Amino acid sequence: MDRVVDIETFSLEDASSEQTLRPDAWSEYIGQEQIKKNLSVFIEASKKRDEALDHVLFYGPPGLGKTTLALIIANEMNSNIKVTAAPMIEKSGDLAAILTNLEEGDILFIDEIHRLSPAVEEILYSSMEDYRIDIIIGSGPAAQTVKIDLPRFTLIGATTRAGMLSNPLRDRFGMSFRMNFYSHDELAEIIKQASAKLEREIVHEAALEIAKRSRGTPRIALRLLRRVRDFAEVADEEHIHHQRTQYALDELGINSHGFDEMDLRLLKLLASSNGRPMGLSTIAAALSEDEGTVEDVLEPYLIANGYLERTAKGRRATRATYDVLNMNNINEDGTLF
Ligand SMILES: Nc1ncnc2c1ncn2[C@@H]1O[C@H](COP(=O)(O)OP(=O)(O)OP(=O)(O)O)[C@@H](O)[C@H]1O
Ligand SMILES: [Mg+2]
Repeated sequence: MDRVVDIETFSLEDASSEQTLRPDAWSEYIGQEQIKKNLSVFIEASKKRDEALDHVLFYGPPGLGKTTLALIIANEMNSNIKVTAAPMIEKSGDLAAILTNLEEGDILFIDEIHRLSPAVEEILYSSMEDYRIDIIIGSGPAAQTVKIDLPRFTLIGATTRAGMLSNPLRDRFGMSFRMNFYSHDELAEIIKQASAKLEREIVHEAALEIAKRSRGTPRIALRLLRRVRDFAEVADEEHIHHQRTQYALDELGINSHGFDEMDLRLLKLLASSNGRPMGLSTIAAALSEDEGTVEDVLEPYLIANGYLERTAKGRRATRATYDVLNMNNINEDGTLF
């Protein structure tokens, strides 16, 4: 069985049930209040002017609702949306084909936009800025540049690795929004809404219990909900109760903080350094992960919750790190005794 709280893997089951559970209107999109507020103003304004919305970038850790937001925007704008991901756009010709098939006001959603090749990115610049692309036809002395005008479209980009975006690309987005982790209350709300859709209601305490173990992430919360629901179903319970939920989560071995294996390895590594800060490259090497993933995917949740501290000299464990690892043999300054 895959780890239920694993943040990066995204199973087929997730994909199909995310279709059914995905909110398609603002009213069902819980949390991220600031983003919602700003976006609805910009959407309203561009609808009034009858113009395409400016290009939008969403960045932040996986599973926080970036794709969902893109779909809601399309819905609100009454626009068609074409969904793709950077690894699927191999050559500049692939992107040109997508762009020339767009119609006025359409939305193009490119996921993992940090993974575009430089040649493809080049085409994207002029299309975002001037709604025009230059295509080279033929080769050698006979090669010709053809300029093609594009309809006014909106590009929505999403990335978990904002640090890997080139500056010219980042600058071409009129709006960019950083996604935040969700509070326990927000997650509980998302869980209750989803269980209503799954036609097996959950009591508030049970929803909160799942929320606490979901690493601030709706995707993890929904995944845990499905597992807990299985337990309730087998036990023939119409509603999902607190006790059944606790039992199910314990059976599944879900850490009470929602940490996954990688989080725990990182925390243990930091805790083992006797209070000395550790460099990003050392951490990445010890975990066999690349630095970007450690920095953009693993660390944000730990930092947001005070389990890891970033200093000029590197990353270090905090009092909370030792507490959560049940290590009590530390001094106030983080050194072990
Ligand atoms: N604010 C929210 N309210 C309700 N449900 C949400 C919210 N955000 C996300 N979800 C649910 O969580 C799931 C994951 O969201 P989504 O696929 O949009 O995340 P993502 O940020 O695009 O992830 P990735 O970086 O992996 O592409 C979806 O099924 C969606 O229904
Ligand atoms: Mg997504």
